[in-house]
Amino acid sequence: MIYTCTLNPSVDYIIHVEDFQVNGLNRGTNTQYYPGGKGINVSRVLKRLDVENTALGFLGGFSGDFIKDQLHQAEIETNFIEVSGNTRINMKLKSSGETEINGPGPEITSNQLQQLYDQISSLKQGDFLVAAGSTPASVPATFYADVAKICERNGVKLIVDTSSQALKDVMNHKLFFVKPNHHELGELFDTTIDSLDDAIHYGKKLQQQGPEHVIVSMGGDGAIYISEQACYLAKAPKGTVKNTVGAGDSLVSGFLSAYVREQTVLSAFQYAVATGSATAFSNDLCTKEEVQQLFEQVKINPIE
Ligand SMILES: Nc1ncnc2c1ncn2[C@@H]1O[C@H](COP(=O)(O)OP(=O)(O)OP(=O)(O)O)[C@@H](O)[C@H]1O
Ligand SMILES: O=P(O)(O)OC[C@@]1(O)O[C@H](CO)[C@@H](O)[C@@H]1O
Repeated sequence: MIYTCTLNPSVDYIIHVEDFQVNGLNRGTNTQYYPGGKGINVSRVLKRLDVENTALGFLGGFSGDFIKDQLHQAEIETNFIEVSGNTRINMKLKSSGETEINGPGPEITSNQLQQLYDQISSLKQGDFLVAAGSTPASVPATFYADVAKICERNGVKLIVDTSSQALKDVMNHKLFFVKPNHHELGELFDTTIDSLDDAIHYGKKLQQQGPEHVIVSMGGDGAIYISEQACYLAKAPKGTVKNTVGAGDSLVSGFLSAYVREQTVLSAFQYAVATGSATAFSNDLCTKEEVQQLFEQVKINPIE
């Protein structure tokens, strides 16, 4: 079974504003609301790719109810722990560029956190857990590293998509798959990634720390795949970018869905990049048909 875990889900409120002015009154032309948070996005895309999964994490208040309803309408299994505050609303402002304002999220008590650890401890050998997103202030920064210890003990394959110190701390543990974007990769090594060569160099260094599969995503420039055996570069297909929010989560879902189906890394990587780009080219997260239309356009080349 595949599980996703989102500590700090969000309602993603997308608002389109022509010619946005700071310090002025701006009027939106259209708006959308989506259930969000990185693990929840992974759950939604996996389901659209016909992969059953269960979404875990914390939800609360009217915004939490919205997310639960939306996931149930999409027939995604959930087992969220209820918290007393409102799940955050993250604003994604689309004007000439994309500006994001992510809220802090509600407080998680130590009791609620323990319930989540108990759920994760009940996962079994062969299960996959995708733990993704930022850790709210009330959750210890060691959360991902603690989860990694539990997963290692129980034979659960762990995928982590987070950033900053939480990503640094988890890298000392056994991971099945990790997907930093090039900024997050730079942060890990206290540097900036300014070229493809930098991304390959530091991506390889990251893989040597132990994760079985590493994908460094680079937005419109595609992605690099690195394992002990192989290193590949995928160019992203060309298209009209509508929304890059969730493109990285979609890449994770695409890789995992193809990997559990076929267990071949090359086509899983190709499918991953097609899934990320399919989301970048659509308003919401991508559909399976959109991924299939792009799949053949993703060209993969080995890297020495
Ligand atoms: N402008 C783009 N054109 C084509 N494909 C894109 C574009 N932006 C993103 N993608 C696709 O999505 C994948 C992931 O994108 P990116 O590196 O931006 O992830 P991310 O920073 O983790 O995103 P997020 O945190 O918003 O989910 C890329 O590898 C690529 O396949
Ligand atoms: O604040 P975090 O947890 O780092 O990121 C949250 C978020 O920006 O990530 C998703 C896209 O990847 C969005 O659905 C959501 O709003």
